Amino acid sequence: MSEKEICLEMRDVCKSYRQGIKRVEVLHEVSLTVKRGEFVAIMGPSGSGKSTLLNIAAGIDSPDKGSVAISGKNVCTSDEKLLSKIRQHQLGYIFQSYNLLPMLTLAQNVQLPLRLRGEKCPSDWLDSLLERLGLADRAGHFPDQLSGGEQQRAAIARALITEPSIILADEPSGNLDRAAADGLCSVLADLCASVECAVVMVTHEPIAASWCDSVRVLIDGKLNDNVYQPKGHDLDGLNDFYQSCLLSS
Ligand SMILES: Nc1ncnc2c1ncn2[C@@H]1O[C@H](COP(=O)(O)OP(=O)(O)OP(=O)(O)O)[C@@H](O)[C@H]1O
Repeated sequence: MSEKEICLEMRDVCKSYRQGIKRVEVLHEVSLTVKRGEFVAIMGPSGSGKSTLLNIAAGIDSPDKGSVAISGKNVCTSDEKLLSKIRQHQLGYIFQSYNLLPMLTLAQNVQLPLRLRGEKCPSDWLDSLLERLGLADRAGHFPDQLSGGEQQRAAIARALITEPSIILADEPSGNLDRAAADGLCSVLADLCASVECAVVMVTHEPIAASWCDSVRVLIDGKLNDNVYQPKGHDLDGLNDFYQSCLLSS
């Protein structure tokens, strides 16, 4: 079998922010490699740098040191034009707040990334995506007519419409109840397996992380070397792993 394509490669990424009179290091020599079709969870205490890691992976923020490549293209050294091409073609981003535009229908929101790059969305692709996400009968509804879970799945469809090689998701199940969070994670796991899209998901919730192929823990800006591979939503095993990472930091 051929070696899977590397979608995201972060090497020795450091990032600090000025906070008042001091500079605080938020990420310290973080290295992470994610291959096509992998579903990776990043857990960690509040303030440990998880969102910063995702923002740097997406090229929204830049590292002080180290490198970040999406599908082999270095996002740190790319000019704005290439960076926006990488974002539009290779990358999908799911925010905790769904960021759907209230004046557009679900279908119009989902198609927006293609429209913004001047392309029409093939209707069979839109239909199959909405069908796969259980949204086929909601296409003409506006965001305020949708449940939280439906809005979140619409945000996933919008991230997928461009067929990215990787999706970065920041606490995507944070506003959902247990059943909706399970539904969302099962959709992401299915996408990884069926279309070989990679997903990196930041989450506080063990139940969400238990859907992933592997779990990493970020503590005080350092990515723990240990990797946990959840089996059958074993929350006790996952909690033990998380606690042992905290203790060893
Ligand atoms: N633009 C910024 N300027 C200054 N400090 C920042 C900036 N962005 C993040 N920070 C600080 O960096 C640290 C890490 O923030 P980050 O949002 O990455 O953590 P997190 O692990 O995602 O937290 P949470 O789980 O609470 O969302 C925090 O102390 C935060 O205050």
